[in-house]
Amino acid sequence: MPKVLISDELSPRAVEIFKERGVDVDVKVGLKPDQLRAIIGAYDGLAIRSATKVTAEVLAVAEKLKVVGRAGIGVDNVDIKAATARGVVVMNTPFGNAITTAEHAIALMFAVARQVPAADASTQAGKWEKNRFMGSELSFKTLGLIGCGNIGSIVAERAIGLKMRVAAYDPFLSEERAQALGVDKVTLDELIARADFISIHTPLTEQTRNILGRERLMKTRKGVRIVNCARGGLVDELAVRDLLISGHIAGAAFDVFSEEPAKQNVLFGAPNLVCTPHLGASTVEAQENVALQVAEQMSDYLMTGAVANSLNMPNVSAEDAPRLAPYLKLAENLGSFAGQLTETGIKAVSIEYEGTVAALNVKPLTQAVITGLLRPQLENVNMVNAPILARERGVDVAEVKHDRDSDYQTQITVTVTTERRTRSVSGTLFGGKRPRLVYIKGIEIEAEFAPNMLYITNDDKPGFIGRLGALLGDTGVNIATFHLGRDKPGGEAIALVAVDQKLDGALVDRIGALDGVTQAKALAF
Ligand SMILES: NC(=O)C1=CN([C@@H]2O[C@H](COP(=O)(O)OP(=O)(O)OC[C@H]3O[C@@H](n4cnc5c(N)ncnc54)[C@H](O)[C@@H]3O)[C@@H](O)[C@H]2O)C=CC1
Ligand SMILES: O=C(O)C(=O)COP(=O)(O)O
Repeated sequence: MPKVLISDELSPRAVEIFKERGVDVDVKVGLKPDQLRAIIGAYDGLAIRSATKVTAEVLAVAEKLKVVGRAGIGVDNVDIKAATARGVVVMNTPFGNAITTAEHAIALMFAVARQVPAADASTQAGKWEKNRFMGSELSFKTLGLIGCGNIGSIVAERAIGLKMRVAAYDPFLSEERAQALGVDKVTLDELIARADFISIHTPLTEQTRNILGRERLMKTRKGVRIVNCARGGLVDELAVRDLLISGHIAGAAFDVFSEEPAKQNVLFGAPNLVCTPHLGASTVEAQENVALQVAEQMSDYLMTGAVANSLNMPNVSAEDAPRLAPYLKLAENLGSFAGQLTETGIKAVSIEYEGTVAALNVKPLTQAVITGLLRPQLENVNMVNAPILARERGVDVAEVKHDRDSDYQTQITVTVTTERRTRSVSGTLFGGKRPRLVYIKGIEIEAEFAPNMLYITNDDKPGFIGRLGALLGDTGVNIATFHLGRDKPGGEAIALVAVDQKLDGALVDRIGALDGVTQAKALAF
């Protein structure tokens, strides 16, 4: 039974779902990094929010880990590169807390516009400072949104409902989408020049880090109010403090900080500052949503191989997962066959899908082919990191779906181009389940993949089979199956021999030296 660790505060629904789906679960919240490292080796899955840091050091000792599930959106606390390198699928729940977070941004906007927290503290202290708290209306003010994805667009809709004008800077926002939302698509400079309120909703990336830096903040309109409900590090906290003190910025609200938990921060104590402790996603509704969703997604992956909302793997639906399983084996074996025969640098690989398989989601199959192809050359290749490794090595990967009948009801062909040659190999599934090789270099051959195989190309001349059989017999190698194919009588022939034991290099060399043999290679599957 797979076992999952929940290491951050999650709704108890998550535990129920894991158990209902047959996944064992431990809840250990508040672990220090070394405590997490000490126990992570026992788990197949790790369910987190933003507190647990899934670093390369944690992943390095996570021997069994297959999936990290983020009950929420931001995954900047997960080293996705390191997870990918280790074949760990990282998934999040991209929608479950979006409304809640957008509502928090709107709440913070009102809070800074009317200084609600300071007015509350003063009133409850018995001061009745009616003249001290002069606010600003939101109606007809311009809200500048930096980032207009899931949360940004919900903020936009709500703000338009409040009669605000909305200008959005988001390089990936299409003009059509902007129009549909009723927002002006603007440049960042335009936004800075126009906005009365700025709310930021981008992930923290190398491009967005410090996107509201001191220089830009100084170019904002005097009296601007700023809300950061996305990530610490997007806004220069020290500059905001200085500009709040100088009065250039009229108010700022921060839910997220450059260092969390933010027990101390340069912003604290600045005038007209409103802070919350990363509460954007903290509503009963959102926490139910994300806990339920992450537990379902992780259980599905661990129990069936279905992948949803992954940041480093193509999605595989629960319906597709069982249908893809035998094809994954076939795809990896075909890739492996080609990879084991390849002795020089791979320049390109083309993967063609024909018949029944062409109607499936073939992305994971392509990844399985590349995994098999690269494994003979690379130690740590897996379904998750294979495409990246191929790209890093300059291997051009083409995926082709043919809308035509093939010789077999379903067929995958892998064609590998190396510095020296182009070689193709095709396979099918017998009975919808059992992988079979059907063509090698266009030569028809029907063979199963066996743990130990001998691949031989030779001239099609009488006497060869006898010589090979005698040599194998003399050296005590038992033949399990023997398959032959040739392009034409007297032309190029192929023999694929399954044997009962691992073949040693010296014997393979002797086979290679037999009269008429052009290549002999031991293969393992
Ligand atoms: N305070 C909290 O508790 C919560 C915070 N968040 C944060 O909110 C962020 C936004 O979440 P979603 O809207 O769901 O993400 P999303 O991925 O749907 O939207 C992000 C948007 O930012 C845009 N973007 C990317 N690079 C940009 C750049 N250089 N300049 C301008 N725009 C850029 C993208 O095109 C995308 O439209 C998350 O990444 C997360 O960090 C999310 C949930 C809760
Ligand atoms: O979903 C997100 O990105 C959040 O920032 C929410 O964080 P949390 O789960 O409340 O620690």
